[in-house]
Amino acid sequence: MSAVEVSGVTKVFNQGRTDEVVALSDVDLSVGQGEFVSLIGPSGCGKSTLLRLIADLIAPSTGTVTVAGKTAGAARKEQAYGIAFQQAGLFEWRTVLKNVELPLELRGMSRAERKDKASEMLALVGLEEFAGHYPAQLSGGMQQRVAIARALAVQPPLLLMDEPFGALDEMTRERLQSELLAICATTGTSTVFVTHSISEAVFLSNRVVVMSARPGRITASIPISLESRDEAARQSPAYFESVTSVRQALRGAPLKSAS
Ligand SMILES: Nc1ncnc2c1ncn2[C@@H]1O[C@H](COP(=O)(O)OP(=O)(O)OP(=O)(O)O)[C@@H](O)[C@H]1O
Repeated sequence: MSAVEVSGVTKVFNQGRTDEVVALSDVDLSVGQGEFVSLIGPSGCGKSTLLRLIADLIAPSTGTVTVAGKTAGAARKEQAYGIAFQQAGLFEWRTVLKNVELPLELRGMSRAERKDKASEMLALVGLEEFAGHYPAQLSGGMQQRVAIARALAVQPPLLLMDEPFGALDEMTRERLQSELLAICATTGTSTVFVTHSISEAVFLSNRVVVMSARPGRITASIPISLESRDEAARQSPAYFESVTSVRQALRGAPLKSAS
């Protein structure tokens, strides 16, 4: 069963009004179990809209979305996915530990159990020493790691991420990319990841889905096969070939892999 199945989805905002926007048109997307898929495309092509549809934060105008075989709404109620956005979105008045505990609290988990689980998640992102700190005492990269720990706390089979590293410096970003891959490999989590960065998409993904603007459509789906996902991979010929393929697809050039 697919982790995510988007079929024939169209999303029209402000339908029938003068400011009507067709944000997505006839989108089909299937994400396999444990697969890491990045969405890339020009500003306004509907990447965030597609992610929000999968998360059931908005409803499609036509078409269907299922997450692990359930409707997107049922999946949201069961916390079948974790979400992380560009802004870490932490609660300033809660400690780091209490932030990570929040989704577990909402699940009704006992105090002791959720403390253990949240501590385990903080260890996974290398922040166990900062459990008692408040978000304002952490750097942007550390806050983003807390947000990832929180998204993973309920051990969702699916992670939805919208430019989670967009506001970070290059070095921090690369470190977090590696951490994220390690976490996904350990937990077997499937991921849908929105980014503007071709290199980030190629390094992280099993597949890069390229979208075009007005109306947002999927124009290419490029499988990425790197031998490893370590620092050496960023210098490998396969990596540079994939970067070129994605760049050409973004420019609308014919694709070798699509022929
Ligand atoms: N709530 C809304 N109401 C009206 N229009 C919207 C709404 N949300 C998004 N849109 C429009 O839908 C289109 C797609 O927006 P979306 O944010 O999904 O694009 P994006 O690819 O994520 O862009 P970016 O890369 O700039 O973040 C845009 O034209 C946007 O203005």
